[in-house]
Amino acid sequence: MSSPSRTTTSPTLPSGAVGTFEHGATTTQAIASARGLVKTYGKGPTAVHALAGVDVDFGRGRFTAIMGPSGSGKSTLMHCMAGLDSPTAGTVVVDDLVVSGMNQRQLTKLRRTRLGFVFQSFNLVPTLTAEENITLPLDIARRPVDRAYLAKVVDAVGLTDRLTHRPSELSGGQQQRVACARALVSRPAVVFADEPTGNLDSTSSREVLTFLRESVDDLGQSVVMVTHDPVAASYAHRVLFLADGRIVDEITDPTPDSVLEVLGSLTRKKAAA
Ligand SMILES: Nc1ncnc2c1ncn2[C@@H]1O[C@H](COP(=O)(O)OP(=O)(O)OP(=O)(O)O)[C@@H](O)[C@H]1O
Repeated sequence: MSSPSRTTTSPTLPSGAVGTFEHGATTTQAIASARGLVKTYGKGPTAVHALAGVDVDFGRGRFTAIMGPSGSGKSTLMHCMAGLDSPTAGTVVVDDLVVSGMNQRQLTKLRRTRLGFVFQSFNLVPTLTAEENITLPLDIARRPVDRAYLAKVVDAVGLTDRLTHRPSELSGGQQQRVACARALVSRPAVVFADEPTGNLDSTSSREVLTFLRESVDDLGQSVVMVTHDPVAASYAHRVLFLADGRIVDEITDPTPDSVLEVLGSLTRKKAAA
């Protein structure tokens, strides 16, 4: 087992700046950053501090996984980064745009034009074919389909001979690959994936994770993925660990064992607290 290599996020950048962080010998520009991110649900004694001051940079052209115990704030962090939820305090910058503070119309435009999403439930339209599902975001945004790029993405997800099938005629893994292709076909600045393999068997999970990793390595995509699964996290370049609404650790070039090691130490710390 290789020991995890650790890097440190840079919390000292001025609020609103897009950060850089060290990755091995190189410095990577961030595609998405947060500074002083706070999200509090409710008020007074029953308030829940889902994010308690997060400073983070997600690398451009990197695959980053977010892990942590249930309730540690993973989904809240992803939702605040992707403009699906508004932070109580702090700054979010995605693709050089300050997301925190955008109004609903601006957020909708941001999500449509710059972001891709993959969820645990595949969220395909049952009456549309695989190809129509894949091109739906472009059709809604009235943007032309780049047929050459569509063919490249469809080939990468291995769906070339399934394009005329409807979701009910596809396996769960194939449906999630359609969802991945749909997230990628508009060449978004970032793909946010929330438990993308949560409903899949191990073979289908492997296919989807391999594709997400290849989308980064071969197509230059940036991917941020929330997962509970150490094997899924090992497909990422970097894993961030959240506990009680804070980033408490991270590893680069993870293996399932190195991820489990950090998760185990977090659980032991929690039990001892
Ligand atoms: N809409 C909401 N209203 C009130 N509390 C919320 C809301 N959404 C999340 N929370 C609380 O915020 C905290 C963080 O939730 P979040 O869903 O981000 O955690 P998570 O790490 O993604 O959890 P899980 O792994 O179980 O999905 C939890 O204590 C949760 O109960």
